[in-house]
Amino acid sequence: MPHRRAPRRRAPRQRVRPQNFRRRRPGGTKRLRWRLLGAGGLSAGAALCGIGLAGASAWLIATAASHPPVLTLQVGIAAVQAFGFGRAVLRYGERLAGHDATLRILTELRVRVYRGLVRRAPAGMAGASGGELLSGMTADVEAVQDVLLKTLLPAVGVVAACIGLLVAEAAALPAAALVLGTGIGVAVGLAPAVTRRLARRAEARTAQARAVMSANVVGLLDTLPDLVAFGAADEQAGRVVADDARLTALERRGAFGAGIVAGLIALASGATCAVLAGLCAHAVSARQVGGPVAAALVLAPLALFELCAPLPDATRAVDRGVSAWRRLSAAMQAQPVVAVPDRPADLTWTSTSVLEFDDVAASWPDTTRLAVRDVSLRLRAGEQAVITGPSGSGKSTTAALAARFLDPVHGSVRIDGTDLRAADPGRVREIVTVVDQDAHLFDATIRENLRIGRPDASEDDLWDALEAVSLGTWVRSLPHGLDTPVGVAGDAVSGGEGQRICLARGLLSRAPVLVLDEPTAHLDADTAAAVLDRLRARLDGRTVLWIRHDAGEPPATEDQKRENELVRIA
Ligand SMILES: Nc1ncnc2c1ncn2[C@@H]1O[C@H](COP(=O)(O)OP(=O)(O)OP(=O)(O)O)[C@@H](O)[C@H]1O
Repeated sequence: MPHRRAPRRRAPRQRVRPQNFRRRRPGGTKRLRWRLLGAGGLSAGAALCGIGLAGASAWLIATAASHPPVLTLQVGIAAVQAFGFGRAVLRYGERLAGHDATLRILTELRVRVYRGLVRRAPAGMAGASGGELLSGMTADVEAVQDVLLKTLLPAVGVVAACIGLLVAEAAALPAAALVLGTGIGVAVGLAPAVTRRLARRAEARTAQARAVMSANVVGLLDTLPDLVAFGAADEQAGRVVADDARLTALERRGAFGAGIVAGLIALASGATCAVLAGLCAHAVSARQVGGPVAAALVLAPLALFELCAPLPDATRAVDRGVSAWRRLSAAMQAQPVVAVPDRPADLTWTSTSVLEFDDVAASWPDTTRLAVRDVSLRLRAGEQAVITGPSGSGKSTTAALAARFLDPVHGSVRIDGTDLRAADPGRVREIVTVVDQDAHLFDATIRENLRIGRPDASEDDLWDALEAVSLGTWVRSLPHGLDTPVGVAGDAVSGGEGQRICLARGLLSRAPVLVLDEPTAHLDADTAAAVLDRLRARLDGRTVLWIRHDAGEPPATEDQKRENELVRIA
């Protein structure tokens, strides 16, 4: 039925902030920084104790060889005990504080990435499947965790140990500090640089191969029943085996490089200690240092080189972490599909309210093609209307516009004259609820799935909604009734049952405007007719936008019925 269009109003210009943005408490970041600094301090303390332990032990053994009075040895024994005990306690503290800080950081990171993804809903991340997103995100967060736990904190310890030992050696014998400095240069500077050079390209290719394999494994598991049905499972499994072989070859190449570098560090360690031994022997004979001190100067560096052993792996972890961080940042900074105005307009729905589409055209993010255009309709409170059109003409897009999952590129969607772009999307969705034709069932019970629509729904409310979609008898016949699990994505119920559970969930919602997108798409003709009959009775007097392929059957009582035929997209 034609209607007069209201004059188009421009949406007020406002500063916008991304959807779901919450200002973070400034204290949170500060506290995390202190926790991380504390863990770094403990790591440095533990490393210094390790060096002290090696030096004190060498001094003690060398001193004991000359059979001095026991009291002389007591100093060394006390030092060994103190360093040994200190290293154990500080290392434990570092693990505790480091994991605590890292896990808190990762929690924050996951929440931010999740918020970034939510901002894209329902358009999703361009081109990425759920499997790719899941495996990519999990691996990327783990890579960032490795940088913090396996690289940053141990690196702080290595730096502290290097400085501490260099100062001690310089104080006892400056030439020894020079030799040690050269050894450290090779182990801490050269070896990681060589690792990076050898592994950088391989690392990027390995990360890509790992992501492809994870996505293919998730895809294989997701689609296994279909693949088995079409006899294509072996071919797809063969693809995963090929991915695995490629990944193994790349990993082996990376491990080969890491092995060479580990050998380089062992060489630097041995050579440094050998040169130090010669230098110290000469210094002892020249009476520049005593024998026990010389022993400590030669043996303490061994503890330092031991700390350097994981450096090549740490360097690779940094490269992995940097590229993972770039991907996570892209997800966190994902542009919102719709923006929240800084001062959202006050939106209410009353018994005289009107939802209007005024010459609306819209396209989905990352596409230029108009998904829908020339849509105009008026839906008054208590009225019902039907939107019809062929597949792909933009019916579901129109539903997304009504709930502000998407904003128009032309025209406007308004409630009582207020452009929805000026309103908070969350508030719009409190007024307009969309029951999608392929709505998601969570891996939970029927009761839990229904209560998503109304968390405080009573037992009677749940049965009432189930009766309205002709599911009451079926649920009562189940051994566990409302507590029956529906399986992952509704695997344990039929498509039609799943769709009706989602429909019942929509009926439970307190939103005054209901958009029902193909509510009987998965039902046979008889069941569809029965469900529509009950729905019509149940929704009499409510504001409903019906979306149907065909406009054949009236959605409600005749006096409420109006039809808005969608213009076909060229
Ligand atoms: N999330 C999305 N991202 C990009 N394009 C989309 C998205 N959803 C829909 N489209 C595109 O928008 C156009 C309209 O799709 P829409 O789902 O609104 O049509 P429809 O009339 O509901 O179709 P059907 O009756 O088959 O459900 C189609 O060309 C579709 O490919």
